[in-house]
Amino acid sequence: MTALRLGTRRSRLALTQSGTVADALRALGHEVETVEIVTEGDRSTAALDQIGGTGVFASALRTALREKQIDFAVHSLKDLPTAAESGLTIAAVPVREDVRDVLVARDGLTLGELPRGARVGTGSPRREAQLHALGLGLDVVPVRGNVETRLRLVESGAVDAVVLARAGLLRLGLSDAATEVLDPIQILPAAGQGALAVECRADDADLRSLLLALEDADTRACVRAERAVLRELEAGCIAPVGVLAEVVEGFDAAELSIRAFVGARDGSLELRRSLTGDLGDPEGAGIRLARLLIDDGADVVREVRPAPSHRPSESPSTAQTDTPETLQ
Ligand SMILES: NCc1[nH]cc(CCC(=O)O)c1CC(=O)O
Repeated sequence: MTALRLGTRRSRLALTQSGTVADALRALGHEVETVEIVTEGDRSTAALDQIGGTGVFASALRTALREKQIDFAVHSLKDLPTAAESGLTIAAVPVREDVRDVLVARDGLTLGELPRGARVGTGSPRREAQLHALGLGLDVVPVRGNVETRLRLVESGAVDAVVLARAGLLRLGLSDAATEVLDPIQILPAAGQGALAVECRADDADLRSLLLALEDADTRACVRAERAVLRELEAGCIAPVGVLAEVVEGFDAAELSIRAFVGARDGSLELRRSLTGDLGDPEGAGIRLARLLIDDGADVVREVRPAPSHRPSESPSTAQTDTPETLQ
């Protein structure tokens, strides 16, 4: 049997994540070979919104998939755009790692202990908006680079703190660097945070059924709901939107509980909504939540440029941005 070729970005986080997936497949008796692919998101130090925003990390892997240089790819789900990729499919969503953000601050400080005016580094509009919304008088400064680079900014004193995904730190064995785990009530994570997407060509039926062994149904339902919120808001994965879906026990069946935040980067807008929905219809629950937020004024986060003031479902001119999701 020829080895399955697994495409991965070459950052230490990406290599660790794809290594975990490769090991799980090997444990099932499959032969896996990893192929490193350089993406523009790795090459460039420009702010994410200047190098094409959504999807910069995924596009080189997807090209390699289409050109059959690799058989499947592992992505951080939160870095994947919500639009479907024709010819490709998310064959598996493995069980999710911790969804929360953490603070890594100098001198072991927590958010509440940082003085007003403390410099908190993040390149994420979602984190920036929610940090400002906390009303602690923090000075949010833009930073970029991989997890290790951002940790060094705290060590060197360039910033007082950074906010990172706990999942990334855990996967790198660096979770001790965190000085506080941020409760979702303070900072809601990005859609898909902590989850991986295992993607392959849609017509590769044998590989698809093999990869299904990695699937976690609850994680899939949660990320489907979270991404439906983003898609209905037309927000893109770098918008100031936090959203978290969780499977909870309802009266007679498990349900989806979803909470979302939509804000402005400077903290001048802060919208929050939550609801519970049917676990069997994650998109429906996500869309309902997004519509509540839109009624509250969340259309300010729309990514589409010629923005009419009504909803996409009523606007044929934006219909092409509404390609349905591959995550079903
Ligand atoms: N945006 C970059 C990115 N993509 C995935 C992770 C961490 C792992 C995850 O959230 O799944 C990170 C780093 C971070 O946000 O701190």
